[in-house]
Amino acid sequence: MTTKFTTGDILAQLGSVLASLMFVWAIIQQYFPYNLRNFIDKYSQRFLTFFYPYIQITFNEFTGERFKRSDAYSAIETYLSKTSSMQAKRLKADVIKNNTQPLSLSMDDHEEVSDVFNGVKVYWASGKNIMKSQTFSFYPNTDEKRYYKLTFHKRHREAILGEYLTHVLKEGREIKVKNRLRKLYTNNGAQWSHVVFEHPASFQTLAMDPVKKQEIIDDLTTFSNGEEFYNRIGRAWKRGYLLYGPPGTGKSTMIAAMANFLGYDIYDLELTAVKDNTELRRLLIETTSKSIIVIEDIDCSMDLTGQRKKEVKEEEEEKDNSKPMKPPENNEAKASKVTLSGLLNFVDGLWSACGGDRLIVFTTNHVEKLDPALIRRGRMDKHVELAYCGFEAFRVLARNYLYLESHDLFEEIRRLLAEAEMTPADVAENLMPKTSPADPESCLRSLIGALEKVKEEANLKKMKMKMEEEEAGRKKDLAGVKNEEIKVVENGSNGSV
Ligand SMILES: Nc1ncnc2c1ncn2[C@@H]1O[C@H](COP(=O)(O)OP(=O)(O)OP(=O)(O)O)[C@@H](O)[C@H]1O
Ligand SMILES: [Mg+2]
Repeated sequence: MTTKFTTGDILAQLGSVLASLMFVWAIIQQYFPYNLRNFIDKYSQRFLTFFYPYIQITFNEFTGERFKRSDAYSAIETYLSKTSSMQAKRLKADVIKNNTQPLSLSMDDHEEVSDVFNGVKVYWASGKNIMKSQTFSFYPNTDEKRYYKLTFHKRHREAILGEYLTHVLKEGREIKVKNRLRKLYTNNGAQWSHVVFEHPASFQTLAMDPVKKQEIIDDLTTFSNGEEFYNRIGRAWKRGYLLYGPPGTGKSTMIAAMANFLGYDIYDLELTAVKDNTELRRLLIETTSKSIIVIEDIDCSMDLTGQRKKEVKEEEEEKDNSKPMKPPENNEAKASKVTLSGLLNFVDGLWSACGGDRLIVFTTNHVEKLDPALIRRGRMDKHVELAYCGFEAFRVLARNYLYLESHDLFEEIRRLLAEAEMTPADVAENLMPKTSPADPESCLRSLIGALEKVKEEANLKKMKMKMEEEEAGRKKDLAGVKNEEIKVVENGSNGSV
């Protein structure tokens, strides 16, 4: 008797065999997934490395602490972004609100790119492990663990593990600092709060003498690249800037330009809101490296001229028992203020103990009012005067505001700027186009008018002062004559008695 199998029967048999195999596989997966995988992994890896001349290094996104992203992973991600945007076919994009670059690109999962370093070719692949959650849920909660895998030939082991990886991490971190959203911190008492720092100022748009400007740019560049130098000479990696000059000469604008140039955050320290020296110290310790700590109008923030003398005086007063005691609240209010010595400690005491590069910038309209101890070199290393607008500074503003490199009226403006004192803020206001499209000539004429007015007012002021001096001199002479007369009369009357 022959049994006839129809196609349906065969398919049914195959189906049941397949179903049984799947069932067995499911059981294996359910009960022995880890051991089995481990076993296969272990022996296949041993087998492979025997013939395979390449070395692989994995950099996981998360290491150790569960929610802490690995610094190396993100540095590699940033380092590879340029190569990825040119080589990878699938990219991931993220928006970064940055002036120079609107998007951050990185290669998508399971992409591979190559990189060449000193003639050695290496391969970077991105991947992810998916760990299924053990708990049952209608919304499967998968845990994705991303990584980068670096592959290179074993004969380059030394160069890649040393020089190349140092280069990748360093460059990645540097690009990250440049691209990151920078922050502007302000203190409310002893607490820093921050907003995104988005000031468009740059050294290019800053109107000042070009030689002075270049000097500052060079100084900042040397400072920011000077980690090794500062270590070698045994100095803390800090630099103090004192910016002084009349209101509207660009001190605050320069700080913004410095932050943009270096890619640093800004800590705008409001000294009057700080209760005492301890609070000041706490605020300082909380600042991060690659930042500029700013104290604006330092002369208005505290009594920096007489603070020391006053303290001495107070001590003397306390010793003098004959004098009545001050009311306690008054003493308390005085004690709860930052003192000059507290600020000096802030600048060079604890300040030096904080790692990383930091700039500290003081601004003032009255440099002569500051205690020399506060601004001596070593504390405030660089003193920068921001002065009234000169011709070179005007040219920067004319270029920025009116796209003008030269004009027939420039010579007249040059002459007037030498005679009249006008701040860059006022010059800029006059150059601001009032019509659309801009009419450069009318802006320049408006500036000339304003400069002539300033010059006239200054002349009038000078004349008035001169007249007042003359009047005062005359009065003095008259008073002298009268005194003489009185003496004569007195002598006369004495004689007559
Ligand atoms: N040197 C400059 N270059 C370009 N713009 C300037 C310059 N100086 C001033 N300005 C313009 O004038 C405005 C005021 O300048 P800024 O706030 O920097 O002056 P400041 O010196 O900090 O004044 P203050 O002493 O009152 O704080 C700025 O918004 C800027 O547009
Ligand atoms: Mg200012």
